[in-house]
Amino acid sequence: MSCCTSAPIVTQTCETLLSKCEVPIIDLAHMDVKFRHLGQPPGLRHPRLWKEKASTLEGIINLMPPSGRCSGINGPRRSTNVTLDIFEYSYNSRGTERYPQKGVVKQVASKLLRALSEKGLALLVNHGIPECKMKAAYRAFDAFCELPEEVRTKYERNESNYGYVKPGPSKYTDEKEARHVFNVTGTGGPLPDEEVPGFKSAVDELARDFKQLSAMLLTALAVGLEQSPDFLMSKHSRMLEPGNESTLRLLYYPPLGAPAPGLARCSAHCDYGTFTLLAQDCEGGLEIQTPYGERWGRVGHLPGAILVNTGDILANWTNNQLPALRHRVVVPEHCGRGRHSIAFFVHPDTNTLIEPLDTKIAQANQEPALCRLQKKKRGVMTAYHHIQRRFRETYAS
Ligand SMILES: O=C(O)CCC(=O)C(=O)O
Ligand SMILES: [Fe+2]
Repeated sequence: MSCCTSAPIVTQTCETLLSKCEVPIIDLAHMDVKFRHLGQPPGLRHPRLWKEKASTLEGIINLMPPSGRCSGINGPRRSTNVTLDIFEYSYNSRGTERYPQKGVVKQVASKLLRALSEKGLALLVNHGIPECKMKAAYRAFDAFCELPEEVRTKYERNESNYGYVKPGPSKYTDEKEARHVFNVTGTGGPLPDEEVPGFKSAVDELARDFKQLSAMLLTALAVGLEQSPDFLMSKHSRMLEPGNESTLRLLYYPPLGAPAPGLARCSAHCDYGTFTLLAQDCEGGLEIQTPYGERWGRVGHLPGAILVNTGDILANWTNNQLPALRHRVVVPEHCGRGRHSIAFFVHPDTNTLIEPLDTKIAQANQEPALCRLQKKKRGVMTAYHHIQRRFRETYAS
């Protein structure tokens, strides 16, 4: 039984999307009934009603920073014009189909491809993972971070990338990164369930849900890339099992006060895998560099939404037509609160060959350009070689 509603609230009163990056919003409501049965906000349960509500959000709308608990974090009150990209779905009158209709998958696929090729990211709503599961994991990790250092050290990150990393020097730059990290990988390892009761169940629940959501997105991506629907899933068959580097990461950034030189929350980088799913609380600070752009833009917080962003491997597969998204987390100017986030890094099985696909991806306002890629047999890497190279670059001291 679910402990709270699964769906994020996307209504006219949802005033917390503060994005200068114009992040596309992708609605997954019709993708999987297993998620939908967990419930949606009243009034959005019926697709026709949802469609009406959605239409009120289409086009340019005014978004105001929230006036409540998070207003101090998100800066002074001002309005921002943001173009929202809202999906429309064919209405299934019986509402009984167990699996999404082909047309729905195709629509999600094309929106996802467009979002990832143009922006490198999208916000997913109605994805089916209840917000209370995120909050349970945030609370469990808070409790872990409050344990004495000698206890936390017992769970330190091992050579398989599993475990706890305390705040310290950045892996990417000369900065000091003020964040606690707990990586859960397929090799398995200890979880602090004795010291923090409920830690394991919070992690297990999220691991299962993130895997399920990833499977749905991999199917949509494969369809968008004009491959068979199971093309990518067959290459990600062992997520969070041995033989696959996918990782569930809990993150806590303690309060810091004002920004200081040489101090970062998370330095600029691209993720290594296929894509990353990211849940975040309302503290803010996440910034992205739009593909081919120099400027850093702030990604706002849409309650309950999960962000998806491209990683290195998807960029390789698509010959950079879906470029890896550079991102960072900065210390917010106006707030000294802590930030919580949860990342699910989706990686292919380690024996997967990473070579460019023959694929065509439609760019905005352009006819789809056929991109026939030369497959270079020499120099083709497996996912295992790719991740090992990236770990060497990142952790070499
Ligand atoms: O905490 C965040 O929001 C981002 C974390 C991140 O980008 C990472 O760990 O790779
Ligand atoms: Fe990242």
